[in-house]
Parts: sequence; C-alpha cells; structure tokens
Amino acid sequence: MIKINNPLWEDWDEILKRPTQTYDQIEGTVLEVFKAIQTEGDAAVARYTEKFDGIIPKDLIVSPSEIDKALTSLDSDLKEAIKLAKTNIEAFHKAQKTDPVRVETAPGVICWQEKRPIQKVGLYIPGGTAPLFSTILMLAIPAKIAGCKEVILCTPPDKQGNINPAILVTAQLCGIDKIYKVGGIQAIGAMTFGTESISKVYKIFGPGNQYVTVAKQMATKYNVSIDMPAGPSELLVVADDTADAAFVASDLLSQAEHGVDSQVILVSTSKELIAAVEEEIANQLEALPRKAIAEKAIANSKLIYVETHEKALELIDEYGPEHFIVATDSNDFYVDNIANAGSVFIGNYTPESAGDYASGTNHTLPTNGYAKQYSGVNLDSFMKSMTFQRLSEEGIQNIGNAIELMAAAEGLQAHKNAVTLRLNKLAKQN
Ligand SMILES: NC(=O)c1ccc[n+]([C@@H]2O[C@H](COP(=O)([O-])OP(=O)(O)OC[C@H]3O[C@@H](n4cnc5c(N)ncnc54)[C@H](O)[C@@H]3O)[C@@H](O)[C@H]2O)c1
Ligand SMILES: N[C@H](CO)Cc1c[nH]c[nH+]1
Ligand SMILES: [Zn+2]
Repeated sequence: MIKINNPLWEDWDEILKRPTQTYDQIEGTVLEVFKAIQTEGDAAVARYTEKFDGIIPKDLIVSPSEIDKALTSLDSDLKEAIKLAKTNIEAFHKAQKTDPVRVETAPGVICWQEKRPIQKVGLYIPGGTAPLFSTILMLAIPAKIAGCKEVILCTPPDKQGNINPAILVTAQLCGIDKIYKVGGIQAIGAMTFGTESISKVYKIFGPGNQYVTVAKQMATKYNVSIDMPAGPSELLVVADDTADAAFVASDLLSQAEHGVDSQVILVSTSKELIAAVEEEIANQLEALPRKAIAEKAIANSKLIYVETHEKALELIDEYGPEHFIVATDSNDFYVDNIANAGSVFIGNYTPESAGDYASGTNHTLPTNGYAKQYSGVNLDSFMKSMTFQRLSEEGIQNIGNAIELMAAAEGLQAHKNAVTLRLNKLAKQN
C-alpha cells in the first residue's frame, strides 16, 4: 500500500485518482460491440460472448430445467441465509414507499404527484470473477416492490456455458424467470437495442466492472436510462486509536478482493494504527483464496495520515467513496457532516460486508467519485414521479389572467388563446 503523510491540497487529485481505465480508453470497444448488436442482434451477442467469455452458450435464455436443477442442488443453509437477507432487504425497501403529494395551489387548482413503476427494466448481475447473487436481491426486490411489469436479468456464463446455481435460485426466489446467459458489454448492448431473444428495456440497473460501467454510460445515448455508474468497488475507512486494526484490515481486504481495479483507502489520525493495519493486511492477505486479486488492488491502495478529523473529512468528501466506514472517537462528527459517500457504516461492529449482504441497505452504489451527485439504488430508482392537475372553473378564473400575461410576454399567442377561449366562455355564461 502507498503510505502518504499529511498530503498537501495540491497533491489531492493525484492521491485520490482511481486505478480504473478512463471512459475514453474503453469507449471504442463498447461502440464496436453496440453497433454490431444493433445491426446483427443475437449473432453479435454470441460472437462477443465467445470473444470475451470464451464460450457460446447453446441457448441464451436459462431453461426451466436448469432452474429446477439449481433448486435441488443448492445447500439448504445457504438458501436460508438468502431468505434472511431477502427479508431484511424487503423490509428496508418497502419502508421507502411514499404517499402521493396533493396540494391546492390556488382555489380550484389542484396539483398532485404520484409515483409509477418503470415498466421494463433490465438487471445486470456481475459474474466475471465471482457470482454476485446477492446483487439480485438488491435489484429484484425493489423492482418487484415498485411494481415493474417486465424484469429481465443478464449475467455472464461460466466457461461451460452455465450460470451459478445460487444466481438461479436467488432469481427464482425473487420471482424473475427471464434469465439470460450474457455478460459484459454484450449484455448492456442487448438490453439497450433488443435482439431476437432479449427485450429492449427502458432502464438498466446493476454494478459491474469497468467495461460494464462504460457500456451503461454509453446506453444513455440511445434513450435508455441507467441507475448510476456503479463500477469497481471502493472502500474508505477513517479510523483512529479506538479502532481495531484487525477489523479495519479485514474490511479493506473485503473490498480489495472484488477485483484488481478495486481501491481501498485508510485515512487515520494515528500513525500507530496505520502501522498496525499494514501489518494485519499482510497477515490476513496470505490466507485469502483471492489473494492474487486482492494483492493487486492493495498495491493501488493508500494509507493516509492526517493530523485532524476536520482535514480527514475534507479529504473524504473530495474522494466521495462508494463505502465509508467510520471507526473513531468522533463518529458523530463524520456522520453529521459527511457530504459525499454512497453508504456509511458506523462503529467497530459494522463491517461493510453487512451492507453487501444482509442488513437491508442496497449495495448497488456509485463509484469513481459519483457519490458526489448520485444516490445508490433504492425504491425510487425503479419509479418515475408523474404530476397531475385539475382546474375547476374557479381555478382557471383564478390563474388564467396570469397565464395570459406570461404567454403574451413570451410571444406565444397560441398558449394565451388556450386560456382566453375558456375565460371568454365562462364570462358569457355568467
Ligand atoms: N459499485 C457497486 O455497487 C458494485 C457492486 C458489486 C460489484 N461491483 C464490481 O463489479 C465488478 C464485477 O466484475 P467482474 O469482472 O467480476 O464481472 P462483470 O460481470 O462485471 O464483468 C464480466 C464481463 O466483462 C467482460 N470483459 C472482461 N474483460 C473484458 C475486456 N478486456 N474487454 C471487454 N469486455 C471484457 C466479459 O464479457 C465478462 O463477462 C467488480 O469490479 C466489483 O468491484 C460493484
Ligand atoms: N461490495 C460490492 C459493492 O461494491 C457488493 C458485493 C456483492 N457481494 C459482495 N459484495
Ligand atoms: Zn463487496
């Protein structure tokens, strides 16, 4: 890990850089795949699946018999664990429902706002290096609570053309039956344009590696919206002498093991804690099955010493981490003042893994500094707000003249006429 002592403001940009490739570096590949899918459909999806995943699956869609086989083969304790997580995630997302807003802005002028589900949504479930079935809970549960009519799921096949049974069982538990064996840029392209097998959707959700993330950003140029750029995982921990170095190291490694392009950062007001965490990381890393991946991510990661909590907070806000763990004697200061973070984990007994799996919050979160302007996935991500209004005769008489004056001032006579005709009719009646 790279050790940094009291960084100067002018060096922050360089220190807080992400280790991922830029949009521009990946855009060319994404455009090539998108154009091919747009013109050739399934044939292009198959060709690029062979190129990037090393396999052409016999069928793009998962069959009912594959789901049945997964249901009988999956360990029953794991099924129970998935159900527990599902209960908590459902509870937290159901509680996000809101009532319609209804206001009589002037006598006879009633305006209201109601949320309606997005009808067709596509969920991307990462599966390149690990089958992230937990992500299905994070996306399918709010989609179902919102009432989305058509929910499809894409995830990469393994080298034999199969999908991990835990993905199939979780999808089944969440009521999703259209599962496609397509990953990466191909999956996003297929859901953007539609192919013979895969429907075009209105909004694409889900995290993924840098290729998936750039492809989602590109999809927005073709009238498809996305949840947010949710790329390679990140964690920033702020900790002092009140933290447990072994816990902090385990948290940092938990996100480092996601991918070689993940980034983890420790910011601390204690040089002793930094040294202890560094030693713990080296020890714990040795026993990790994904050591080779975590090691590379750790090499990109930073241990930053700062003198005060105020300086630490400024630095954290500038970075805008996806996940932010606070383990200090001043937790309230950070919690009350943090402006930019995807999800915040407070105290020594709140590992980031809790939010990844089972506490109830959503783990699909903005990375790469996008926590400055995006929220993580939540119930509203699957809905649109629509406004409605009804004016009575009294209502149009109350605000009609103001509308006529404003329309005339904008030089829009037809707008003015739409009011004048009605006001004239009412004047004749009275
Ligand atoms: N931000 C979040 O909310 C969040 C949540 C979960 C996971 N993640 C991140 O998701 C990512 C999952 O990555 P993954 O790779 O394991 O799975 P993935 O499913 O995102 O990507 C795998 C696909 O990438 C494509 N691909 C691989 N190399 C390519 C190349 N050189 N050119 C073009 N396409 C290529 C392949 O088609 C493959 O199927 C990790 O980076 C993890 O940190 C983020
Ligand atoms: N930490 C990831 C979000 O960046 C989510 C995840 C899924 N499984 C394990 N972790
Ligand atoms: Zn994780």
